[in-house]
Amino acid sequence: MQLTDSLGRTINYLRLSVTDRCNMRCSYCMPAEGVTRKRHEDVLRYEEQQLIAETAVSLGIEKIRITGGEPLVRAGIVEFLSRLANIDGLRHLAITTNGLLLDKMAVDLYEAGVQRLNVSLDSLHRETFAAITRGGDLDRVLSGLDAAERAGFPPPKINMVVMRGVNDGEILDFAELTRSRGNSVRFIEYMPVLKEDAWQRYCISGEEILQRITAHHTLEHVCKGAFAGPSCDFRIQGAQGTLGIITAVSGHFCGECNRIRVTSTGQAKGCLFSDETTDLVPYLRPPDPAALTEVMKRIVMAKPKGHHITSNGYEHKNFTMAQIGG
Ligand SMILES: Nc1nc2c(ncn2[C@@H]2O[C@H](COP(=O)(O)OP(=O)(O)OP(=O)(O)O)[C@@H](O)[C@H]2O)c(=O)[nH]1
Ligand SMILES: C[S@@+](CC[C@H](N)C(=O)[O-])C[C@H]1O[C@@H](n2cnc3c(N)ncnc32)[C@H](O)[C@@H]1O
Ligand code: SF4
Ligand code: SF4
Repeated sequence: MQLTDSLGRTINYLRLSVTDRCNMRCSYCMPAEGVTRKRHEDVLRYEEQQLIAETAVSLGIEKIRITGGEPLVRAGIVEFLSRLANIDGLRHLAITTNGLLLDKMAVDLYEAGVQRLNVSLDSLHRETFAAITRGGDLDRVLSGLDAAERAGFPPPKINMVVMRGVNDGEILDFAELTRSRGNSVRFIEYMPVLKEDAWQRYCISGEEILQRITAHHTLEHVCKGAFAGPSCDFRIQGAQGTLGIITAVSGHFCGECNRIRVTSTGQAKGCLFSDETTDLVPYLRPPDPAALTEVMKRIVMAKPKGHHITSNGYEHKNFTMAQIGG
């Protein structure tokens, strides 16, 4: 079955957030004090999230990305993932993680049936990494990347949020990782989420990032697969990994958007930046699969055309990416 929205876009990808808690405090994602903790009873139980996943797959979703907060901090995550991996019709199960717990968990995740990992990593310098993440340990993330490959995963994709004056001096070092380590690296435009003054000062457009790389390397364009995300991909000749640019702010990938989102408290969103949410809890407590199916179809049909962020004068609600899952 093919799931299509009112604009004819194929919707085949669900981003399911399992927690808004995190063992890091990245400055671009959440305030220093963290996010207000959701009450335990407000966070969906795994059985409820599994019903959402099964319903989505029955409607035509073929890829699920588990996100958070940090998905690997939630107790019982490995067993949950192995149940998801067994859903008939689900072709891709992936996780986006900060990598801190991968050295301990990579083997279990692989055995549970997770196919791919995306790992956030914004600096290769210990001090800069600790400053951006407010205390994160770079060495643990790097050993997590190694552990993932030892466990059998393909080299994880690395996500770098590029911020002017913070880590933009490392763009070429990250590009080099596609040759030296063989990982694919995606450079992400900084998105304004927290209500902070002059957020534009951090923004570097995908175009500028690309120019800085092409000043040193000849890049070849790489074709996207059917379940590709918003990244536009290139390769330095001979490199095993690709280079991707995620123009989350300046770009126009909304026309090809293929996804919906559900937060850890069961709020479904047709668009990352939309203020519209649909509460799925009434269809889960008690579970009503038929009504859940109908409401999820409606969310897809009501999916907005795109976001309205521009670097000038965009007014946004104060939200943290950790609450939505990126
Ligand atoms: N604007 C926008 N940004 C997105 C969207 N999906 C993911 N991102 C951002 O892209 C970056 C990378 O996200 P990931 O969790 O690795 O997901 P992905 O890029 O879809 O991953 P793949 O499935 O491997 O292509 C993060 O900063 C996300 O917040 C989207 O639909 N819209
Ligand atoms: C919210 S995190 C959740 C998963 C996991 N904790 C991690 O960091 O990978 C998902 C993605 O959102 C990205 N992200 C968070 N805040 C962002 C922002 N302000 N601009 C761009 N990307 C952001 C992160 O870099 C990460 O790749
Ligand atoms: S980006 Fe990920 S690791 Fe960093 S604070 Fe947000 S949820 Fe946590
Ligand atoms: S901003 Fe909204 S419409 Fe655009 S790609 Fe992201 S989720 Fe899709």
